[in-house]
Amino acid sequence: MKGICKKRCLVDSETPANNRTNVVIVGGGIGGALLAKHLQNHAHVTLIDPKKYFEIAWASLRSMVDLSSAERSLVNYSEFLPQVKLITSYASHITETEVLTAQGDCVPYDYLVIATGHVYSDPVTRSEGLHKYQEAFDKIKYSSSILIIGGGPSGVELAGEIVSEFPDKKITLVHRGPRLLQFIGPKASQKALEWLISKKVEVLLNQSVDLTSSSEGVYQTSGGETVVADQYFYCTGTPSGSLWLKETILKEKLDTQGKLEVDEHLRVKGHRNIFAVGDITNVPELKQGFLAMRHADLTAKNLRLLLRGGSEEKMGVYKPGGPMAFVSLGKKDAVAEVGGFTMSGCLPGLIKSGDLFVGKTRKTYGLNS
Ligand SMILES: Cc1cc2nc3c(=O)[nH]c(=O)nc-3n(C[C@H](O)[C@H](O)[C@H](O)COP(=O)(O)OP(=O)(O)OC[C@H]3O[C@@H](n4cnc5c(N)ncnc54)[C@H](O)[C@@H]3O)c2cc1C
Repeated sequence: MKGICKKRCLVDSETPANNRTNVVIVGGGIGGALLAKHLQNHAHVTLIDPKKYFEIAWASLRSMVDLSSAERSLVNYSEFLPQVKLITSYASHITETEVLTAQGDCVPYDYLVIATGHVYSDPVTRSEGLHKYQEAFDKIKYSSSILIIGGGPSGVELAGEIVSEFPDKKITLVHRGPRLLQFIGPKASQKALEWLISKKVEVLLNQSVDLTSSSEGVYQTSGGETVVADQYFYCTGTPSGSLWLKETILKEKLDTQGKLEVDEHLRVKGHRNIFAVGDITNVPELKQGFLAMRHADLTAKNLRLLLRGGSEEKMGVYKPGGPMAFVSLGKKDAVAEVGGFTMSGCLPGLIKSGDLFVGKTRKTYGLNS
């Protein structure tokens, strides 16, 4: 397998702590970046990600209408991971001993953690990331009508952010499915729909938009409706970060949904030194960032045990999280489903929508809130 490496292998003399065990984390999102923080003083940690910065994913829609949110939710890795070796590239291959990157590095590991929940088409640097939000902000500010395609959490939250910040815009939300927010129950969908309608958002269900047959701000839906909009936003979900694993030794461990099969310790089944955290795992629970953080906490504890030479039998066990989801509706309201109960309005809004947990999340990553 070493023959695959076109560029160079990183050798011990290039690493700052060559007397320590190599832990390689692939993916610096919610789970991977927190794990790197927890482990940076316990092993020689390498983090591989195509971006040079961490982003609090659930603040991204707020960042499109409020640039101060982008300033707080995009953070250079170097700010909170000073001991971590950062490699800015996609990982492309895994052997029994190394990770290979798209730019040609091969990075040896003793322990490997896969945390590639999703692939973002984000820019590489933080300043490019901020520029992307400035562009989205301008697009919204200087248009009078906006089409949002997709009625999952991203589409609904974006509609909520825009009507709250720019109540004069005409917004149309087109969703392919029979109800909004299909990842949670029908009551929550209905509450979100009622809230959007109360803010004069036009919601078209059971329809899709074919962008190729649309022109000059006139869009045809599959239901035969015509939507006129100055701008559109495509909110149909972020691609899964599992595609690259199909070319690796882990390909047999991907289930039909493209999730990695893990055991109760979040170890990839059949591999004693490969773990997985976050949305990439097949843990039976909603795919949520706060759960990816719990995965990172447990994996850090287990890896610290193994790094100290502790027994595998003493590793902690992960218990899947119960159903809990909050979808913000602007800065004051939200709809939430907790343990089968649905709440909507300003009470769940008080919990999530004001700050979107950004201050709390920053603290968790060792940043001032
Ligand atoms: C609109 C919206 C609102 C949300 N609200 C909430 C909320 O209120 N609360 C909550 O808990 N969760 C929320 N979530 C869900 C949450 O964002 C995800 O569950 C969380 O980001 C998953 O974390 P992760 O670490 O598994 O993956 P991600 O955060 O997706 O990170 C994956 C990382 O892997 C990198 N990567 C991908 N492929 C490769 C590769 N081949 N090589 C190297 N790196 C790679 C990516 O660049 C990225 O940095 C929300 C999501 C959305 C879209």
